[in-house]
Amino acid sequence: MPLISMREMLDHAAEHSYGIPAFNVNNLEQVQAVMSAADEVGAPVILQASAGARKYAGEPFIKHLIQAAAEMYPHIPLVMHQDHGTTPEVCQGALNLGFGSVMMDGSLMSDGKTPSSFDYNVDVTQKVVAMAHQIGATVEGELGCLGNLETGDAGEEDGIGAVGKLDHSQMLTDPEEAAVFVKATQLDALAIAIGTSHGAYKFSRKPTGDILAISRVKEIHARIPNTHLVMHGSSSVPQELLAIINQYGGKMKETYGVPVEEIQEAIKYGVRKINIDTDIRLAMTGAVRKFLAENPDKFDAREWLKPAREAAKQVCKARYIEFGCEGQGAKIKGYSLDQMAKKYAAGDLAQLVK
Ligand SMILES: O=C(CO)COP(=O)(O)O
Ligand SMILES: O=C[C@H](O)COP(=O)(O)O
Ligand SMILES: [Zn+2]
Ligand SMILES: [Zn+2]
Repeated sequence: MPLISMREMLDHAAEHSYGIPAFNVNNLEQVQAVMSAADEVGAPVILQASAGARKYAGEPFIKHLIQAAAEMYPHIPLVMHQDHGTTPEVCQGALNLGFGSVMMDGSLMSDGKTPSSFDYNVDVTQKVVAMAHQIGATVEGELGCLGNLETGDAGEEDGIGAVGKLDHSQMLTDPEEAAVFVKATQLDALAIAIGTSHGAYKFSRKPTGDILAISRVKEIHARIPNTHLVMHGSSSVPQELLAIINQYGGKMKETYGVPVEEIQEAIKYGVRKINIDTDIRLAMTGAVRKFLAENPDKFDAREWLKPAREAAKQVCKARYIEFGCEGQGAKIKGYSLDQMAKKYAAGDLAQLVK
């Protein structure tokens, strides 16, 4: 199957009440890990490339690694998504490269750091929707800034995110604003702020409703029932992965991620795309540390990349199963982007706002 539209994939997930993990990839081993996990459980796949990934690997490498995945696993529906585009120009560049889905992160200005106004966000998102839907590609937008509700710290890890302190109203997506935003932009998927943040240091304790507002998901979904909700910063930061890293010389501080059971709850209320990067980083780092500590004489990179790839695969497989993706891949038709463009033009994919 050629690369497909994310809208089609998320529509399928909504129809059958499951969620799809979107994994960030930067290199060959991460792409292989996600694909082999999906193959084992029959899951559909979203591979996403951040600005950092495109800088690290180079755009042609990212593009061809994902296209190679489609060639090697022709039976798996696969979406190539651009994560956190900072301007319409960046999104246009990704569409030109063949990405079937782009995120226009208009919750921040083009520096990727300064919180933007609502009107700015509507304007840039509308521009991207116009250019993407014309060619059948999907658009994810974002309303609200990711940040830590415990401290008010904006999420600045991983090179993208606001800097400094934010107030709670900036860090929690407002359901009324979400309705106005969706009506005005007609985007396909909306990333919401509910207390999650990028990276390993999300919460100082296992999160409860005051610092991880899953109840917001329900309120937002009630207003925009067919807009697919996206959770960023949704790594679970498993304690056992932190323990492996620290056992073999690492120095990770105490930290907690987004519990899988909270994500499962959110999936019941319209979350369809769950972004995961950090858990793969933790799994690979622990496996490499362990292998090299136990095999100090080894120097062939393939030997330590293999356990790293295997550890990443186990994380991906677990999330596919936990989010309900098992066996769903084969049921997705896989429309061409041209077919999707016709559906947008005919108004078949318009958003419902209550
Ligand atoms: O949201 C993400 C990428 O857009 C990744 O989140 P994590 O850092 O929690 O894995
Ligand atoms: O958007 C956040 C992802 O975790 C990507 O991070 P990155 O920019 O370091 O690749
Ligand atoms: Zn953002
Ligand atoms: Zn993100």
